[in-house]
Amino acid sequence: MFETIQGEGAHTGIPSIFVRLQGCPVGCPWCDTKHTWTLDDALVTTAQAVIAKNEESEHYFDVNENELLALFAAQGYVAKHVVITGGEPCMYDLIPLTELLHNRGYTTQIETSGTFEVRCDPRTYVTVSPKINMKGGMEVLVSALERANEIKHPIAMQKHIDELDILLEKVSSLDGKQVCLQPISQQARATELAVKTCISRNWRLSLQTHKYIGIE
Ligand SMILES: C[S@@+](CC[C@H](N)C(=O)[O-])C[C@H]1O[C@@H](n2cnc3c(N)ncnc32)[C@H](O)[C@@H]1O
Ligand SMILES: Nc1nc2[nH]cc(C(=O)O)c2c(=O)[nH]1
Ligand code: SF4
Ligand SMILES: [Mg+2]
Repeated sequence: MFETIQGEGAHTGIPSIFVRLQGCPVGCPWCDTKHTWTLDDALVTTAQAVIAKNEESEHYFDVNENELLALFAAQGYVAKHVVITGGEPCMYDLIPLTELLHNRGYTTQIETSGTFEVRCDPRTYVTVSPKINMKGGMEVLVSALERANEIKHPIAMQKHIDELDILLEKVSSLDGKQVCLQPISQQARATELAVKTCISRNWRLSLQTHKYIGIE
């Protein structure tokens, strides 16, 4: 849990509270949050211990939605946008948390791979970053793509764009959905390909802006 600026997608620039949920079975080889993959009771610690740490760690804490809101207040967070990410947040039923946050005046966003059913408040902005043919053998669900407000695809080569094209054919309509390409790991060739393709398709470029300026 931390407060920073949303660095990716159409909401780039918005001050946000990030909640990073533990556990992910998808297995992207280039994942920049591998410390969130393992769910193991032996890794559970206190919220205070996790918040006090500055470096990435596999340790995590277990709280309910009311306790999480109390932690936001205790930390003195002022952002009113909450990004729920992971790990794979849609392994969990996010309806109670997103409903509570909206009822308390926050806006919410979920960052998901689309491999689990998206269970959240209808007001939540859902970013699906499809993961195709990854090691964990998970499939992207059409229901997740249908729910998406934004489809933000990580790419490094033309093959990844071709795979996205096949996936987008399964979506009933792209009206009102933002399609973004996000270069994997700031690679120069990936960025060049993303720029070229975004211009030719009228899609959005999503850079991981937080990495360029060295913030969380
Ligand atoms: C770490 S994931 C967590 C949420 C969810 N599991 C997912 O994949 O959407 C958050 C975002 O970071 C992106 N991402 C992860 N590693 C990346 C990398 N090396 N380069 C670019 N984007 C990356 C994912 O595609 C996703 O959009
Ligand atoms: N600043 C910042 N913006 C982000 N947008 C999505 C992120 C994620 O890891 O889900 C992320 C992140 O880790 N940091
Ligand atoms: S789905 Fe998301 S958290 Fe899971 S391995 Fe891929 S990028 Fe990482
Ligand atoms: Mg990140």
